This record gives sequence, structure tokens and C-alpha cells, in this order.
Amino acid sequence: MLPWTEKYRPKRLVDIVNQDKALEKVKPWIEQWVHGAPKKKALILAGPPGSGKTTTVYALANEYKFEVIELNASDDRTFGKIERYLNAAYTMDVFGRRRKLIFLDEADNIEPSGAREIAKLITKARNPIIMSANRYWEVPIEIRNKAEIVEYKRLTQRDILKALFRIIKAEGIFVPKEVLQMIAKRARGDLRAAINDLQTVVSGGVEDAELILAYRDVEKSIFEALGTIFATDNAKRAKMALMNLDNTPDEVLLWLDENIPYVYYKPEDIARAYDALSRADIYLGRAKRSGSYGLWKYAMDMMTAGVAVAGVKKKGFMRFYPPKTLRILRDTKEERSIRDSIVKKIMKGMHMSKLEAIETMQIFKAIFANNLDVAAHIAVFLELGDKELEFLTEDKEKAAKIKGKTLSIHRKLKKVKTELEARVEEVIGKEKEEKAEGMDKKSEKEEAVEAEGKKEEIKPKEEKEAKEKKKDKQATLFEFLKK
Ligand SMILES: Nc1ncnc2c1ncn2[C@@H]1O[C@H](COP(=O)(O)OP(=O)(O)OP(=O)(O)O)[C@@H](O)[C@H]1O
Repeated sequence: MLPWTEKYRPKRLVDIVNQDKALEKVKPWIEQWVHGAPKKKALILAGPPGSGKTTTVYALANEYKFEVIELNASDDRTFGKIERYLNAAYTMDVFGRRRKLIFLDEADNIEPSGAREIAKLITKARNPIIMSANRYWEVPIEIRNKAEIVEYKRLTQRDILKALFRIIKAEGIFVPKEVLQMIAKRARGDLRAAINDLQTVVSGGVEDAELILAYRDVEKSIFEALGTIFATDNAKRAKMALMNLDNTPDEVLLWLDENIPYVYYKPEDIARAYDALSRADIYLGRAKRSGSYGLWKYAMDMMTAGVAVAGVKKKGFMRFYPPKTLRILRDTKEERSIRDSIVKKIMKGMHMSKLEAIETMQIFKAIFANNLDVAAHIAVFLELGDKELEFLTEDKEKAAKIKGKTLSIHRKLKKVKTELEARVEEVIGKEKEEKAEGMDKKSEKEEAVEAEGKKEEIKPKEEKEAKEKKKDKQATLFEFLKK
């Protein structure tokens, strides 16, 4: 399966969304190259990721019949290559028609030491050089002075929605508008990210879109790292994949372990990849036991470079799966609905976000497999049904045992509840009685007062004094008794 970012990359400039101002600068510049050379021989396309810079270069080349030589600025060998291609530009290519267009990606990563040399090459250039950069102000000044800067704007959510609609229409599939909106919102102007999200959601099941996207949020960096490791045959690039990754080496190992069989297809390649992984595992174990975390480096090398060069990989779009311990995306439809209902119960009962609830559910799975008593209490608290118990235990017998325990908890709870209710009723009854008695006493007194003909209110102050006196009297009595 071809990645949709490639399949739907516009081939013509008119299909590039909402970058008209940029294109107004780019087109006359390339037209000048057709007849000679413009004053500034290089362009810097500057703007956020996934806004159409690379797409512009290829669409230009397609329309104006240039052959693109794409080079990465962060590669140390780039300078030599530019020089070679610029020299080669004096001649036409083998077909005698197409001229070369040099495309230098990540120009904001050019080493300052090489900047002056590249600036000199631009001055001598006999064919177009286009650079792209996310932060053009980080392109060395010597190069910026020789180039025209073309700004690309961040795409809006509407632009992204439009592009996503185009893709689902072309694929002939249905994706609810809310899901497309969710993807467009998350992308923050990056159409590449949006298209990749769309392809993942479609291949994972649109009904699970929210969950899949939540996973992608958390595991974004690990997905990227896997993408790099499994896409390259270059050991150095593979090693770089784990830089700035939050996951521990043990976690990365689990992810690789899960995904190797989806990436390699020849048995001997799979065996080689697992061999590299098991060596990494040995190093990790030693590092843990001996506390010498210097060994991590070897483990990382084995699991990145070792796995990356293990053999021939499948081509095209790769979908990665979470390791079994985290896996929830591959269940059947019925399991998915049970899982969702558990997640909802956890969210409601424990006031958690969806992601927290998913993680908690994984912890519950471990509890349900090992501690049936605690499991039963959780089951009662969350009001879990039979199917949900079976899902969490993955074992019918255990689920039945937990169910038995929940029944006895329910009986106890019922008993406590009945006792409590009886107690509450008793207290209420007593209160009522006392109130009624108080009323009776009061009316007797009133009658007596009336009878004596001196109906007079007892003032609170006098009442207090009377009480004090009574108290005094009692004290005297106790003292007397003590003696
Ligand atoms: N303005 C746009 N119009 C149509 N498609 C676009 C546009 N911007 C991005 N895309 C789509 O998104 C994907 C990535 O775009 P592109 O490679 O041009 O990004 P970029 O700006 O070069 O990003 P980066 O700075 O990360 O290299 C392409 O597949 C393309 O189909």
C-alpha cells in the first residue's frame, strides 16, 4: 500500500492548496531559468512542516521538465554532491532534455562551516537550487544573502479538511465528518500529519478513530522512531531514531519485537532481526543487573542499526502495532465494544480521562489475573458484567470465581445496608417520639400556668440562671457524696 502522502501529492501547481502568494513568486523564478538565469539563483521555501514546500518543488519540476536531485543538508556528503551536480549541470542529461534542479532539504541544518562554500556554489550555479527550511532565520546568513525567500503559510483547518475530503472521495470510502474534523484539528496546520492520521484511522477502523488518535498522541514519538528504523538501511540514521525519545530501551524493544514480522517477510531476515533484538535484550539485562548503563548504548545500537539492516523490508505504508501488553486495537468488534464499555465505566467511576482509563484497564487486567479478591471489589465498584469480567481475566473460570466473590460482597453490602436503614429508622423514630413528648410536656405546663392564672413567659436569661443554680446544687451534692 502506497503512503497516501505520496499517492495524493499534487503533481501540478494548481492543485497545491492555499499557497498562492508563494507560487506567485516561485513561477516567474523558474520561468527565468527556462530562458537563462534569474538574478538570485537560489530560493529558500520557508514555512511550517507539511505546508507544501516539497510538493511545490516536484510539481515545478514536473511542469517545467526538470529532474530533481534531492539532497539533505544535514548529510556531511552533501557539499561534494552539490558541487558534482552543479558541474554536471553544464551538460544536459542523457535524454538531452531535462535539466537538473537541486533541492536541498533542511537548509536550516547546514553547518556554519560549510555555509560559505555552498554560497560560492550558488554564485556559480548554472541550474536552479531550491532549499527548504522550517526556520529560515537559522539558514546561515551567507546563504540567505544569495537566495530569495518565499514564505509558506501554515495551512488552516479548512484547507486540511478540503484535502482530506479529496482523498476519501478518491479512495471511495466513508469517514464521518467529525472524525475528519478531529484529524484536521490535531494536525495544527501540518497536512502530512493529517494525511498519515487519516490513513492510520482508515486502516485501523474508523469506529475506533478516537482511540487510535489518542494512542498516536501518546506514542507519536515511538511511531516516528519505528518509522525511521524500519524505513532505512542506513545504520547511522537508524541509531538517530531513538534520540529524544521518551520511551525506555525496554519499551522500544517490546515495540520492535511486536512489529518485526510486519516489516520483514523473508524468514531469514526475520530471524536476523530477532537475533539483533535478542542481543540487545542481553545487553539490557546486563546493564540492569550490573548497573553499568554504558551497555545501553550497545543495546540501542543492536536494536536500531541491527534491526534496520536485517534484510529486505516491505515497501509502502507501514502500520505499527503496540506490544501485546498495550495492545487493544486488534480485538474483534465484540471485544472492542466490551472494552469500550469498561473504559467508560472506569472514566465515570474513577473520574479519569480516556487515556488514563485505558491505562488503568491494563493494570486491572493484571489484577484480575492475579488477585481475585481485589478484582471482585473492583468489579462491584464499577458494576462490571459477566462479559466484562471475562474480558479482563481472559479466563472463564477466573471470571466465574470473581463473579462468586462479587455475589458475597453484594450480600454483605445488602446486610450492612439493611442494618444501616434499620438504625436510621430507629434514630428517626426516637427523634419523633422525643419531639412528641416535648410537645405534650409543654402543653401540660401551659395548662398549669393558665390554671394558676399567671401565664408568664420564662425569659431565656432567667432560664439560664435557673440552670446554673441547678448545676451549683448538683456540684454541692457530688462534693458532699465524695466526702
Ligand atoms: N498546500 C498543500 N496542498 C496540497 N497538498 C499538500 C499541501 N501541503 C502539504 N500537502 C500534502 O502533505 C504532504 C507533505 O507535504 P510536503 O512534503 O510538501 O511538506 P513540506 O512543506 O515540504 O514539509 P517539511 O517541511 O516537513 O518537509 C504531501 O503529501 C502533500 O500531499
